[in-house]
Amino acid sequence: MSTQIYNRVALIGLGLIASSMYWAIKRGGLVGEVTGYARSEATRDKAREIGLCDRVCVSAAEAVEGADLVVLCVPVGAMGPVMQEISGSLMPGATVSDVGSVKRNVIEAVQPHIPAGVHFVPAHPLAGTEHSGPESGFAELYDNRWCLLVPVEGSDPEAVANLRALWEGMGANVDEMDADHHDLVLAVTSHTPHLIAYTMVGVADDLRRVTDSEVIKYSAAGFRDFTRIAASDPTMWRDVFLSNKEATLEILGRFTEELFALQRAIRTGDGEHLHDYFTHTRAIRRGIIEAGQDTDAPDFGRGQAVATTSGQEK
Ligand SMILES: NC(=O)C1=CN([C@@H]2O[C@H](COP(=O)(O)OP(=O)(O)OC[C@H]3O[C@@H](n4cnc5c(N)ncnc54)[C@H](O)[C@@H]3O)[C@@H](O)[C@H]2O)C=CC1
Ligand SMILES: O=C(O)C(=O)Cc1ccc(O)cc1
Repeated sequence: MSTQIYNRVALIGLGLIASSMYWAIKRGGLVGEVTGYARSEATRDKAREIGLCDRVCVSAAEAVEGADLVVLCVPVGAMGPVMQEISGSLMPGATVSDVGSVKRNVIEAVQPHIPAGVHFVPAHPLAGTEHSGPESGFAELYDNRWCLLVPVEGSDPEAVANLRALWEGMGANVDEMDADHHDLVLAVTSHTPHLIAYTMVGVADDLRRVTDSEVIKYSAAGFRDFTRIAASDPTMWRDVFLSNKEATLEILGRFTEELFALQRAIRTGDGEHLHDYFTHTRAIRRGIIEAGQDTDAPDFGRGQAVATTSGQEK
């Protein structure tokens, strides 16, 4: 039998992440009532049509009224303004959380608007797809994926424990991490790989030639996966890079250094360098598998590593 963790949860922004939360919450019977708010009328209408949320509200203020948990599910650049909009309508003792892909910047934008007596526990589910919008969600998205909680200084332990229980109830494995470390880890494992995928697809002369041509028909899994990743929501990813600027630039700097070294090895015919490098990276992948860390999620739900070009692992 499932246990109800909150009486009322408000989801602000009804896209992939919020809709998946709703279906997972319903599956687990984890919450009494889930209210939802989306800024566009078309999204609210679509949500009502597909039965997304127990009550779809016409304002964020109405959605958060009486909610013990409010989850901000908007692009990271919109978190601060949305928080400002709802701050006067929050119930005393309520918890505000978010699902943003970047943490330090979101904390800086949101925390100043958290009223006294309201808790703030930032979070980030490491699960997603390239799809967006209210119809893209599904109950299983978080099953066996990680959700990182990033408590701020002085976060109330009970508020953290309740949020942990909710994410676990939705199927996720929960861990806690400091915001700066989170942003660096995600720059390596998610943000920079996305930028590389965007670039690889952009390198092709023009998108129509890529998608229409035999490039796709004969392409290996790696390139097909690049095109899938590069189809991810432009607003979301613009905001991710602008918000995680420092960590992404740090990783990109290292990436380009390594790339130049490989480029030089190719130009000078330095096969030993190439072979040593690829042997090292293969050992890393094998180490991950042997350590049992490839729970189908080291690449956060992609199923195939971004760097896999053969589509097979021998
Ligand atoms: N898509 C993914 O794979 C993952 C996304 N995230 C994070 O979750 C958050 C939501 O992402 P998705 O659900 O994928 O996006 P989505 O594009 O599917 O949904 C975002 C929703 O926010 C609304 N919205 C946009 N700007 C707004 C504003 N200024 N005010 C009010 N509402 C606004 C949109 O209309 C839409 O309903 C983002 O912060 C993203 O970084 C976290 C993990 C995975
Ligand atoms: O990063 C990936 O590889 C994904 O496919 C899904 C994803 C996207 C954004 C996140 O913040 C977390 C997970």
